[in-house]
Formats: sequence, structure tokens, C-alpha cells
Amino acid sequence: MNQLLCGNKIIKSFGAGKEKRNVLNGVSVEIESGEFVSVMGPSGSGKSTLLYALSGMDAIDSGNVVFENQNLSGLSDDALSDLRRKKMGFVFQQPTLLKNLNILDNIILPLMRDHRKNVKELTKKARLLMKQVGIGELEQRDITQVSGGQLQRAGICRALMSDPEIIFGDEPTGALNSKSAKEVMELLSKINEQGTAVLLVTHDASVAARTSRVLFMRDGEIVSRLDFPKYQPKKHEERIEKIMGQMRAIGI
Ligand SMILES: Nc1ncnc2c1ncn2[C@@H]1O[C@H](COP(=O)(O)OP(=O)(O)OP(=O)(O)O)[C@@H](O)[C@H]1O
Repeated sequence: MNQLLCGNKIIKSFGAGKEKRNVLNGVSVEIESGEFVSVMGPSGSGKSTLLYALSGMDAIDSGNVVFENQNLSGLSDDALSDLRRKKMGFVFQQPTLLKNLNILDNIILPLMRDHRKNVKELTKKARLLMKQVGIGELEQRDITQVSGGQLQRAGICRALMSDPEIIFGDEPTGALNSKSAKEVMELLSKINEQGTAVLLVTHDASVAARTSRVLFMRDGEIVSRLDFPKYQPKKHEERIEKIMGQMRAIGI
């Protein structure tokens, strides 16, 4: 596999003067093309901050982030947002969809800037994705007229519109009931099997158990990791046990 994303000795602080505090303390992480990786750790350990640093959403104090051999800090703001729009997809705990647009328009909106003349093509693609994730009937619905799980699936369709190399998920199942969470994880697994790398932050060992590598964070550092073989449903509980055991062992 090829290296897709690499963070080297990332330091990120918040605040200034006496209030300044390092939230990432020299974290290094490598993600290969097509990998499925999760990040776990206590609240405040820096998981989301790491995700935002690796995706170029937040600037870092020192170290570097390299995506497909490009150092993100060497890119102009325009080039960086272009790269993010074309190569990265984002799925958040609460999908940031617009209330005055229906589901379909929300899904195609981010790419309208690149494809002004291709609304028809974008619509076709969005419809295909919606069908694949099981929300094909909902395109005209307002975002207030669907369930949390359906909304998250719409968020995933939006993230997939540009055929990204990687999807970043910040607690993508955090606001869902366990059934919807399981469905969303099945969907992310399917997307990963089709070749898209997925990096997600989660508090849920059952979510992390679907991934093939779990990174454990504490105080702004990756303190441990677990690598798993190809996912097998019958080994799910065993994987959860391993993850919980590792967390106990390192005291998080
Ligand atoms: N914009 C910000 N300004 C100041 N402090 C921040 C900012 N963003 C995050 N922090 C602080 O950085 C630390 C790490 O936050 P982060 O959100 O990365 O943690 P986390 O591990 O994802 O936590 P959680 O599991 O609760 O979401 C926290 O102490 C948080 O308060």
C-alpha cells in the first residue's frame, strides 16, 4: 500500500501567553491508501484536534502534515481548500446540512463550485449514492423531516460526491441510536472496502472494532495502537474485548 497521509511530530497549542497549552504534543501518524483507522482516548486528549490538523482544517504550530506527497503548510489557502474539497470527505457527529435546502441539494451543493455546468451530472451521481446508502426516496425531504441515521447517511453521500481518497469522521455515530450507528458503520466499512481510506474518532469500542487499526491517545500523544486482521463479524465481541483491555492496560 502507498502512504496517503502522514503527520510528523505535530505540535498544536491553543491560547496565548500564560494560557497557552499544547493539545498535540509531537504526534506522528501514518495512514496508507485504503486504510481504516480509528482514534480513541479520553475526552480532551486531542482526538478531534488531531483529525483537524491531519485534514488541514486547522493550522499547526510545528511539525508537518503531508498528503499525497504535498506538505499542507506549503499550500495557499485556495490550494488547500481545493485539495480538501477534491480529495477529502468529512463526516461529523451532527451533519452540517442547510435547513432551507432539501437532502438532494444539500448533497450536491459543495461541488457546485467546481461543476457549475454539470448540475445534471452531479444530480445523477447524488441519486446513485443516495440509492446505495438507502435514502433514495428522501431526496426532496427537508433535513428536518428525516431521522438522525438518514441525515448521517446524507452527510456520507455528500462526503462521497468527490470520490475522496479519505473520509475523516469526527464521532460519526455519536448522535445515533445503536441500530443506526451499526448501519452507518456498515456503510463506512463498505466504502472502505471499495478503496477509500477512513480515519475516525470515536468513544465507542464497538465502532473502533470495525476498523483495522486503533490508535489510543492520551494528553496529546498516541500512546498505543492495536492492529487487527480483516474484519469478521463473528470476531466483533472479541475485538471489543481487546480494545477495552488495551484501554485498561494503558489507563485510559
Ligand atoms: N478552539 C479551541 N480553543 C481552545 N481550546 C481548544 C479548542 N479546541 C479544542 N480545545 C481544547 O483542546 C483539548 C483537546 O480537545 P479535542 O476536542 O481535540 O479533544 P477530544 O479528545 O476530541 O475530546 P472529546 O472526546 O471530548 O471530543 C481540550 O482541552 C479542548 O478544550
